[in-house]
Amino acid sequence: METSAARTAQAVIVAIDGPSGTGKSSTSKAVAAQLGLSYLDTGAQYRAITWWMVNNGIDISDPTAIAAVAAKPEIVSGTDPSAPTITVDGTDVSGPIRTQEVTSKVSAVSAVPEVRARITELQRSVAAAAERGIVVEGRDIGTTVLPDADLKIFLTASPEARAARRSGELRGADLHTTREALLKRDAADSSRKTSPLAKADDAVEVDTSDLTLQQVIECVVTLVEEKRAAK
Ligand SMILES: Nc1ncnc2c1ncn2[C@@H]1O[C@H](COP(=O)(O)OP(=O)(O)O)[C@@H](O)[C@H]1O
Ligand SMILES: Nc1ccn([C@@H]2O[C@H](COP(=O)(O)OP(=O)(O)O)[C@@H](O)[C@H]2O)c(=O)n1
Repeated sequence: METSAARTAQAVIVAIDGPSGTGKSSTSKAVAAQLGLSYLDTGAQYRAITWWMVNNGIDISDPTAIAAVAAKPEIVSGTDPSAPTITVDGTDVSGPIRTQEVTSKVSAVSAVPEVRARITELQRSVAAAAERGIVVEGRDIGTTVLPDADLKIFLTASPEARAARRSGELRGADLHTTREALLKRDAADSSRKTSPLAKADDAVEVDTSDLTLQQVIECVVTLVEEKRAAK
């Protein structure tokens, strides 16, 4: 991928992928803040386009209908790790994109190739504009969006650990139901034809099941610093 002329020599591109609840967002934000990098939550972008589809009455079960309007919403992500933002056509959607309805529909929308092409282009332009470098988190960053990233991390954790973390966030939502919903979304995201959730061959895999968030952050910060030093 081309490097932006605006980027400094020390700029570093970090791709963090993995399934839901492995700690991608918390880790990426903290690492970016600690190292003075930008931050991009690509899941929020897929959630935002899904929110727009739902809001505009698009039939989510019809990939052709989704593809036909995929270019319509204007999605803008703010990349400050201490205050990330996301808007659709100028409206702040950071709250509405986290509803159960959006969560249950996002895998169907994100599987449509026209949606992925559009959002991938957006992600690459955000990464290219990040002068000091960026931490980009998602499902296909290391494999498809930024295959030349300086560092690729693939976070994993047991379904039990992930469900416990998520149900904690949802104020004690039933553990079994949360676990089943997580596994269903993982299966959909991993089995789609276009850029499925997958570990890049050159990604470092970190199992976070028995690590604290602080330990995961320290591990990734060390790996980024090693890459920077070797540049
Ligand atoms: N290593 C960890 N140990 C315990 N809780 C964690 C850990 N990593 C993340 N969490 C918590 O789990 C929840 C999901 O983390 P998040 O970063 O949103 O995961 P993801 O972005 O992969 O879905 C958050 O409440 C977060 O604070
Ligand atoms: N790079 C990405 C990021 C997310 N997604 C899709 O967006 C959904 C929501 O991602 P997310 O990161 O917000 O999900 P959580 O792990 O935070 O629950 C995923 O389940 C995928 O369907 C994707 O297809 N590709």
